[in-house]
Amino acid sequence: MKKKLSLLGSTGSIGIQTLDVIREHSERLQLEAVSAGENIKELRNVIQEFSPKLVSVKLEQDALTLQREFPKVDFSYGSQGLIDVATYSTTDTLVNAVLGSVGLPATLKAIESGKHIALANKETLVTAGHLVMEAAKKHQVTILPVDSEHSALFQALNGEKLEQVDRLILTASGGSFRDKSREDLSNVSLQDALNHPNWSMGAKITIDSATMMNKGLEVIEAHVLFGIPYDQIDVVLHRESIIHSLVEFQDTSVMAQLGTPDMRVPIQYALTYPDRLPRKEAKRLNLVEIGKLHFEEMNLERFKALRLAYDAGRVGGSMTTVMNAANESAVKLFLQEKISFLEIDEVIERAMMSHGTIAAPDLDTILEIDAVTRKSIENVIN
Ligand SMILES: NC(=O)C1=CN([C@@H]2O[C@H](COP(=O)(O)OP(=O)(O)OC[C@H]3O[C@@H](n4cnc5c(N)ncnc54)[C@H](OP(=O)(O)O)[C@@H]3O)[C@@H](O)[C@H]2O)C=CC1
Ligand SMILES: CC(=O)[C@@H](O)[C@H](O)COP(=O)(O)O
Ligand SMILES: [Mn+2]
Repeated sequence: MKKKLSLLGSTGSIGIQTLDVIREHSERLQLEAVSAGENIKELRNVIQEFSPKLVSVKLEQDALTLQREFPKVDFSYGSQGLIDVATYSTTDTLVNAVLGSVGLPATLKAIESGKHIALANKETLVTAGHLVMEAAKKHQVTILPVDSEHSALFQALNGEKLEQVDRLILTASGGSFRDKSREDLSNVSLQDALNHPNWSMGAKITIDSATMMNKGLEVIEAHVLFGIPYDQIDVVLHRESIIHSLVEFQDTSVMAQLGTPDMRVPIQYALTYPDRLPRKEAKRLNLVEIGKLHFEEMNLERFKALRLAYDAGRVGGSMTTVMNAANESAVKLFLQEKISFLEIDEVIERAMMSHGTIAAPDLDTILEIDAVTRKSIENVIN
């Protein structure tokens, strides 16, 4: 029987690669419901090729326009639209590839309606990891990581006992500015920041990678998913992005997952787990061709955003909500060329310093803190 899927963020980098996987394994996977933001041109192609029964967009006007073009499809919009897609009655799994904490309510509703989750949307786990994991436990659904490092950790932990883990080691490419000193960063351009050395990704995560906040989000994501304390989660700079992450056990054995940098591998694994299906035309890893792999210690003064994320994770509660919201706002302002690259860290640090942490915030509190944090940053800058 085919696995029936909902997909949030079908027009983005992960969304498009998820559609590649569905296309390649259409004997196993079927798309039932999809969402997009504002890229209606790309969405039209998705509707024509995959014939989803329900489609959601960000704006009501776009839903009305598309409804006229596709009268047999149901349309929805806005935040309720994301929930409608995530909880669509005939699906068993939600692929969450939307960008940012806007994906949180839909993830929680999907879990409450018994959907398994293939999760790329790491901001959801950073902003409210405790709510997502508690709900998943209560409703007995699995959260399968799509993020390449967490897919690697999940595979390295397969069949192992978590209490016998000594360390999780996340690898970081170093991003667009890995060979620059902090002083060199004062005048870098948006265009240079968007030039990732190894991965082709959406704009926001590419900037996160350059600031190293992406790895900070991933440290918190790893803590939430696997329950390993922050003192046992390390990051190592690995410029080739061939080793996607590693687990060191108490007997000193280290398990790693390797592969060419191609997100369709972890996406497919999350959608067909525990099977490993063949992939047509995929580039295989050739270690002889690569020759050497490099590893460097991570400098938390140079990559300040990573230190801020460890700080936020250790404080816990609503502090990670604030850090995530401040980062989303700061990156948005940098993408609009309203602040400089180094101001991204400053904005996040200021937001964290002025926040009084709430230990175990509920959903309404998280949504309010997220909104207030964004508003206070965007009001000051705009
Ligand atoms: N790209 C990658 O390789 C990786 C990404 N991730 C994570 O996956 C997630 C998606 O990243 P990526 O694919 O790069 O991002 P993109 O920016 O490429 O895509 C984001 C998607 O979300 C949609 N979207 C954005 N805002 C809204 C909104 N307010 N309402 C509804 N839809 C919205 C966009 O719609 P539209 O374009 O139509 O406006 C688009 O479909 C992020 O959490 C990222 O950290 C994790 C690992 C790797
Ligand atoms: C592909 C993926 O999972 C990204 O999150 C990737 O990790 C970004 O690369 P770096 O953050 O290591 O630069
Ligand atoms: Mn990653």
